[in-house]
Amino acid sequence: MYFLGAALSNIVIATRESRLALWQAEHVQALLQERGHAVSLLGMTTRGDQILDKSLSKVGGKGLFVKELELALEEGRADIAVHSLKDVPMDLPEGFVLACVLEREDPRDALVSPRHASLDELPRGAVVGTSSLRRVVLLRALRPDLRIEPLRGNLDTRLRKLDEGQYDAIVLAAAGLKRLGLEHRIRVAFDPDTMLPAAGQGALGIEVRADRTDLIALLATLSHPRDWLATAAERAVSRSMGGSCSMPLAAHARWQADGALRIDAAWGDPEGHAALVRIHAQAPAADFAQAGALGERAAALLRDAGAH
Ligand SMILES: NCc1[nH]cc(CCC(=O)O)c1CC(=O)O
Repeated sequence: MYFLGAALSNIVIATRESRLALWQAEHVQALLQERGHAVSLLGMTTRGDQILDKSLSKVGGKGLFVKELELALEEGRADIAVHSLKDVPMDLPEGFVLACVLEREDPRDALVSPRHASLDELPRGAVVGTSSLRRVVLLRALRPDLRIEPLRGNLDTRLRKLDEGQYDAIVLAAAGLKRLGLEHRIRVAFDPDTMLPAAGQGALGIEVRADRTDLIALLATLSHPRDWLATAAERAVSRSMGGSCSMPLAAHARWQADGALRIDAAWGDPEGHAALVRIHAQAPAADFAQAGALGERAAALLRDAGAH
């Protein structure tokens, strides 16, 4: 076996300790081990994991899941942090970079329900669990009669609350269920045109300190360029809209047969007064500049259509 360059002594991955976070960290560990590197995990609990009783949008949003991991990188206790890209703030703090985006898992939202096979089959007034404002506004547009109730906790907790009968159905990311071997719980994966996914959904991103050029070069070998460009366009929509957990925003980019990148985006009024705004745009996206410009164009179209 040949190794390009010297193998780094031991790469430490900082990770949250939920089953999904550990799966994701172990996935990256395995990819790096295949390339001849020694890799260990440093598990840690983040503020986002501790605050389980409130909606994330009320307590400070996406950054909550990544700050403690960044501190470990800052202090040299760990080398890399593996994140669900969806949870990574659009602009990382000074001194940190996204070193790569891996091949994306299923980006769709999924309906999970013990008794009902699809959204259409839910009875009038059925209770659906989700704490994502994006899912709330999209569900409300599809089925205004449903009672949408907050649902927090890691994947296992959410499924337990469903199985205990607190909800008739819940909506989760298909990617998390598939990674944990829970694909059989999915009743339907929503067509992205019906339930438009969040920017970055299903993708993993690896964060490092900007000065770790050794790691940046090594991690480039794990990246999936097409998924990275597509998610970069999606994240540019959020960045341009000033998106956070408190803004119901969806952005999903797909490569077209002609090689162009098509992006669909939706914005909902958090108060539920304005109608859902939905747009799409398409352009070549051969590099990050073009992908970013496409995302910004999509954001401008959203604003033109009434999003704010
Ligand atoms: N916000 C929590 C979160 N962050 C990433 C995933 C799932 C996996 C992914 O999208 O990569 C989930 C759970 C969910 O939305 O159901």
